[in-house]
Amino acid sequence: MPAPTTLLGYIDENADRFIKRLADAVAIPSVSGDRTHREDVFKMAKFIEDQLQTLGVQTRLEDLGTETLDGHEIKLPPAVLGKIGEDPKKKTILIYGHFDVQPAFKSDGWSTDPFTLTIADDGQLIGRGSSDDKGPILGWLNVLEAHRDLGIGLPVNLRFVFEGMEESGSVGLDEFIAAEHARGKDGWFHGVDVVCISDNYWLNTRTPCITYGLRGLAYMFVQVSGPARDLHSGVFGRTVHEPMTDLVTLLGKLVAPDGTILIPGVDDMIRAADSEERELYDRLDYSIADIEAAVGASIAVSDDKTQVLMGRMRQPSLSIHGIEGAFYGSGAKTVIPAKVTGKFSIRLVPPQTPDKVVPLVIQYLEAEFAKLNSKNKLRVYLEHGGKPWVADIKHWNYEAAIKATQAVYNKLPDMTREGGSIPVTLTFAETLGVNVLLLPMGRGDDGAHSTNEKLDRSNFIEGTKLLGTYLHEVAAINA
Ligand SMILES: NCC(=O)N[C@@H](Cc1c[nH]cn1)C(=O)O
Ligand SMILES: [Zn+2]
Ligand SMILES: [Zn+2]
Repeated sequence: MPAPTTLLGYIDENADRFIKRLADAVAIPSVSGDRTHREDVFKMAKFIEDQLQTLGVQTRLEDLGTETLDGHEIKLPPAVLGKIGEDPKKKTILIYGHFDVQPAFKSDGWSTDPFTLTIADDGQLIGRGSSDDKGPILGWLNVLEAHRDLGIGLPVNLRFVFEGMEESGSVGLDEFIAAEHARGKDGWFHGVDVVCISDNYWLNTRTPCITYGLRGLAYMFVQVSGPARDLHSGVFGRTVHEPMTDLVTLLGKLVAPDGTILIPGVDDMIRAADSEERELYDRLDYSIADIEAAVGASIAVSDDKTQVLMGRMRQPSLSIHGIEGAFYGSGAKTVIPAKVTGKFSIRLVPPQTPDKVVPLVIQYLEAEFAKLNSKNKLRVYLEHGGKPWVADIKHWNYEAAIKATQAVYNKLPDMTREGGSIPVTLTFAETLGVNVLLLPMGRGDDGAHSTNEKLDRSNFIEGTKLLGTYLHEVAAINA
């Protein structure tokens, strides 16, 4: 049963207002990884809760406790829970999204203020969180509003979990889900049939996709410390072991320029793809030109599209993100930093888990450090992690999403595994024991986590139709 045409018409007619609401959301700099923005993450939680209440959703702000960030104990942002519909004859869908965002500064290279939604002539809605993940969350609000204003009953019962710590390891959420689940029929998740998450992107700029896998993550810190304080390099250069020298040597041993992970045992955990599996990646609507357009340069590690896709979807990757404590400003400071922390992460695929991979990394870095004969101190540890997830696509949840995509975009979706990580996905699948799918709104070139993040107007509006249509397709399936 396709969504009522009035619903789709309403979404078109109210597009400008929906975009205004997105602008209001983007204006709240809810950066979870920055202590100075913690109040903004709370403000964003309240923004979402207020909107849900206006739309007739019963809500609850769930206190998730505290965390220690930069040596300070601070409150975690609450999870925003929502509930609408209790009809036992209808299916119940749990919707997940996150309202925190990655950091963004104009000085990173943004063309516009990251927290002012800028509407470009070509329809791009530019601003931090537009695509990841405020646009999709607001898509759900748009769907609720359209049903309410048109007097169309929701075809399913809905439960919402919107969190404010996804970009910083989802601290506190797994424990909350487990505790709620343990409360049985009194718990928030009682009766949930399936989960739908809209927090990823199409592979390209043309073909919608449905995602059935995510990579896991081991986000690691490698810290080298020596002198009691920063030193003058003219006075102490070549007289002491320098932490930065040790650290860059170690970082240089993690990954080869072609992406091969140099830590023994990590790449080897993954069996090679057979021809049948390669075929899955071969079939996807993707080309090297898509990567080049998305990254803005011709730097793909291979000319073979299938190999590049497998590198993103079914192989682990190791990326070096930065060095805390290093001199990075303008000018030429002749300092020997006293303590430096290298930050890198490994994206994991089945059968890898942080528990299996982290000991290999620690053992390797300690052995490599020993070879340096340095008198500095080394500390290697996991900052946060999450397991990979792959779902069964032979489920009515996927059937509904495929039908909805065909109805809205008149195209069969690409079935993808995503290179990114949303650790709570596996928690939902394992703890609640239900099918989970990812139904993305944005395009592959949205620049999530990057400068000039955007969501195309058409993706916001057609994406809203897709979410609404999906609910009706779920309801129509006899399962
Ligand atoms: N849209 C999902 C996403 O961007 N997830 C993050 C999760 C994360 C984990 N640690 C820091 N961020 C990702 O990087 O994949
Ligand atoms: Zn996200
Ligand atoms: Zn993200």
